[in-house]
Amino acid sequence: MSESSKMLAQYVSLTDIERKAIDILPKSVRDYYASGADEELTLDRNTSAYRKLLIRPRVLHDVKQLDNTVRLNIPGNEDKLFPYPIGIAPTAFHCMAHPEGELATCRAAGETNTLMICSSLSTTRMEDVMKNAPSGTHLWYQLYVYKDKRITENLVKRAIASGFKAIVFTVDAPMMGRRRADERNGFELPAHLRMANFDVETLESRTLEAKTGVSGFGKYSSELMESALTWDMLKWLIDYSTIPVLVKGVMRADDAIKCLEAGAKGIIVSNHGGRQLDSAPSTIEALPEVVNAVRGRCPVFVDGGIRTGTDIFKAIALGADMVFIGRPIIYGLAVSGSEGIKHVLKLLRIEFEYAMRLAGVSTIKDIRSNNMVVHENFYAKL
Ligand SMILES: Cc1cc2nc3c(=O)[nH]c(=O)nc-3n(C[C@H](O)[C@H](O)[C@H](O)COP(=O)(O)O)c2cc1C
Ligand SMILES: CCCCCCC(=O)C(=O)O
Repeated sequence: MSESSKMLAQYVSLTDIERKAIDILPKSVRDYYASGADEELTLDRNTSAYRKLLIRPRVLHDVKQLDNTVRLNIPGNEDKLFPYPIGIAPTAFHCMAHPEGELATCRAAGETNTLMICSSLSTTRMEDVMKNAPSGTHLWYQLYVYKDKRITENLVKRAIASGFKAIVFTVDAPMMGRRRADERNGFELPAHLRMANFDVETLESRTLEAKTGVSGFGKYSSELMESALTWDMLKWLIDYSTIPVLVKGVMRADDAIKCLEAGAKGIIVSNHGGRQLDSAPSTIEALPEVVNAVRGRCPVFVDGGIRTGTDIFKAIALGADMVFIGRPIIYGLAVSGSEGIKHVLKLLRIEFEYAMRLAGVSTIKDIRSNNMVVHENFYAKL
């Protein structure tokens, strides 16, 4: 057993890893990663809503052999089989958590055959992420739209040329939500880091000047990023991109239908980890209405507040094709680079298998088709 495996073995849950990461990261960095918007009502709800859902176990089913695999069918891509319905959500600035940053994350993704979405705001150039990813790593590129259309077009062109398999258009951020800790801390990127998808000398490559009460990143987003995100823009992107476009940040049935009508090839139910509109519902509450509206016409994914294998089980039971994990990946990275992320994924996979066996299901299809998950009110007796 390597030293790093021995060290990681002491962390038996994602909470353990989070505690350790919070312990070792500088304050303004951990606050940036951990915060939600405003009063953090949605941030809290993303996790607390899972606690109100109960799994109804079945008995006397053979669960010796499990099939946790999921086959993603995104028109425009070849079908792709993943060993678990667990992917890595796009998050900014991985080099703040660990010197190897996104290179470590894509290595962990490739070595575990996990789908990874790379953020526009990565601290490693997208071409380098792609070049260094183990062969066969399945990567999607997350897009933020800039006021200067040439910048956006350039990002899309480079993502396609680099070999990303899809563009994920984030639509829940016409402006950055207010994260109070970032304002108090005057958050900005540490001096040695850059938003590496932009040339060093450009304004886009650095957060703007911060001070107590003003987040340099808040300033960056309001000055440089597009706030007029529209359905026409989605249609433009779908037309412009030669690879499939998915939409991230959908929380309502009517919006999901419009995404389909515009030609989106997948929908990610997300409230940005509670970092945008505070008082938005949790994503697991929003998931069923989106799934019902989509009716299997494209894959539906969900992220936000997923911290255990039973959370994953619940999301799958309520219709998600796959879940994405945000903060816990960054915490694994902070604790032990690529190995730390693999440990996070391993814990989730083990817990998911426990949930399946103990609930009496052996396939993903079984999770979906047996009324396995109910709200706790199901058991409320007057
Ligand atoms: C530190 C941090 C940075 C993020 N950066 C991005 C980003 O660059 N693009 C994006 O679409 N979403 C971003 N997100 C949102 C995540 O993709 C995802 O929706 C969210 O983290 C899921 O919630 P979870 O952290 O509870 O798993 C970010 C989230 C966090 C916590
Ligand atoms: C206009 C939105 C900017 C947010 C960028 C990074 C991010 O997604 C996050 O911090 O959350």
